[in-house]
Amino acid sequence: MSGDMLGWDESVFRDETVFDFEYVPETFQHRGEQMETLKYALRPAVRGSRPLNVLARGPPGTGKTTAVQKLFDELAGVSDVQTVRVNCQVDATRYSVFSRIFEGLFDYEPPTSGISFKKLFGQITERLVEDDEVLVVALDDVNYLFYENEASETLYSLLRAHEAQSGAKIGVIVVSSDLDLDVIADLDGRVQSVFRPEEVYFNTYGEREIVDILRERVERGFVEGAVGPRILDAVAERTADSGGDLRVGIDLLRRAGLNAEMRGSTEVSVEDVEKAYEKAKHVHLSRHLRGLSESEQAFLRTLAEHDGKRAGDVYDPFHDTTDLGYTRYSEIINKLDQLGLIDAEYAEVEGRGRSRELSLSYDAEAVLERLE
Ligand SMILES: Nc1ncnc2c1ncn2[C@@H]1O[C@H](COP(=O)(O)OP(=O)(O)OP(=O)(O)O)[C@@H](O)[C@H]1O
Repeated sequence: MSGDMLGWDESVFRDETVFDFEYVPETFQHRGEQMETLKYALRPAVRGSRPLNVLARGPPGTGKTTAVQKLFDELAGVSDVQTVRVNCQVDATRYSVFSRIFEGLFDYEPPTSGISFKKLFGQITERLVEDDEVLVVALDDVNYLFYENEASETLYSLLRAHEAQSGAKIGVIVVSSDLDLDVIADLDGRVQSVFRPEEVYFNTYGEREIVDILRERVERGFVEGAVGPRILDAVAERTADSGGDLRVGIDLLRRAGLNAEMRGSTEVSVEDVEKAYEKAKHVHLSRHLRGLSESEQAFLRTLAEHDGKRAGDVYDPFHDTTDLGYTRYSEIINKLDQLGLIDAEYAEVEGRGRSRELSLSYDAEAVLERLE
């Protein structure tokens, strides 16, 4: 076998798992300030008091979830502090958020049938008081609670827990990646009056920062010599150009590595990166689609065939496949518009007033391919 060709039992990867999005990186560069503020807010919990609430905002892939994960890992060693991270893309109602909290505290799921919210809530707060524990809840991707109109109720219950059950100490970290959403302004007045969070902003990483961060993945993930500095720069440049979501860079590295292997080469080339970019640039799309319900997916499939048409005209084929009514249809449009998956622009229609024109924000083929 020649020097730069891979043998059957060889790989460019040393450890491919470092390219999983769930992988928690060993070091967390360029987030010192954000971590300081978060620690400051949570410090009271370590002393047995109610922590300060936090609102963490920033575009996708800027380390918000990782920051929470790192903090919670540190708090795991502290007695009498419980932490629960809720992914609101998956648990988008008050009831399911509290089910997840219940599961975090008791290590088993609450009974699925017949238990009222009040009871669920009562069991959680009683447990905290009995064991004299402080609870920190992170509502990750809280924007999904807003899309489902569940944000105010959920936060209200969490923030007023100490009134319902004296001695219950709960702090909340609210994480949003939807920059168009004004989290505080969009809450009910009664929630606003009790929610005065510390604010932390996660700015987009610049190209040099991306290089620093990805260098560690390259060192851990690839065998020596497989990815040189020129390749790392090319990956960082594309990541920055596509908006700075670090997931694009991580996915790009993994796919470029697979492309090199496909060629049987021991070294990743710029062409491997370019080819990989066609797929990696769609990580947002894949991530959003994964969290959608059947009917939301059905809507996207319908729209892919009727791109650019008016809401009234897309409704009929949508109704034919799903049997859903216009109210639900409008809700779906609003949510997908907020998620940035579609554009719903109001336009004047002669003789019919204003109507919304619907179009996909991504290439229809890329959407359909990922919905399969
Ligand atoms: N400073 C960093 N050092 C190392 N890895 C990082 C850093 N920031 C982010 N990452 C990695 O980038 C990926 C995305 O980060 P993370 O999930 O924390 O972003 P996020 O801001 O929560 O995104 P979203 O808002 O879309 O949920 C993860 O795989 C994470 O490990």
